[in-house]
Amino acid sequence: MIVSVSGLACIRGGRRLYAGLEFTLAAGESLRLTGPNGVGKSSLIRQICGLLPCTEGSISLSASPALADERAALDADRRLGEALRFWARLDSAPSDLLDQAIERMGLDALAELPVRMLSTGQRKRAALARVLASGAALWLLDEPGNGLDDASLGALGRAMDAHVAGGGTIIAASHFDLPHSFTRSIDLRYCAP
Ligand SMILES: Nc1ncnc2c1ncn2[C@@H]1O[C@H](COP(=O)(O)OP(=O)(O)OP(=O)(O)O)[C@@H](O)[C@H]1O
Repeated sequence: MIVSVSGLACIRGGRRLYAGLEFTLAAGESLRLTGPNGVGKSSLIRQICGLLPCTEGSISLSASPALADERAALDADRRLGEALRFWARLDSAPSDLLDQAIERMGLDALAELPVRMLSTGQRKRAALARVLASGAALWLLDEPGNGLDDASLGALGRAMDAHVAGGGTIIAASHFDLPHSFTRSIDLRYCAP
């Protein structure tokens, strides 16, 4: 099992968002999180990667996660290629993975541009390339399609398909359909306490 969530609750700002959440994900599975604004999709993703505490219930991971959320998490002053290489080195990922990620996300022509000059969609593609290049088995994607044009959405879908086909695992929160056939789906509306 790559992810195992048991009896999980989340309290934010004194409000209980969800409780008694239970699911497991194996290698090669992908889970879509849905539900209205504020239901707790981002909070759950942040709990899974350890950025928010679990005060009730438990999460156990048997693979390292890589996160792409609304922050690019790339040094704004570095050129894009360098900023991505910085993370790939930290992740000890093979360099061909980074080249492949840059190509997959259509970023070759932007590699020399400082990160601060990227457009919204380009920044999102860069954050996704960081995850693709990490070599992490578990991808945590918070609204990965936001800001992407049709071609980039297609590229994202193909990258997700390939990750799952290769035994990777994905948890993605998305308000709209992504071009990937998720194996599982949870609507957090129905997990409210
Ligand atoms: N730092 C915080 N302190 C207190 N409450 C917070 C904090 N961050 C988020 N919240 C609240 O937690 C709730 C869940 O937020 P979260 O971002 O997880 O929802 P979401 O389902 O991802 O929403 P969206 O669809 O808008 O992205 C919201 O009501 C939000 O106001």
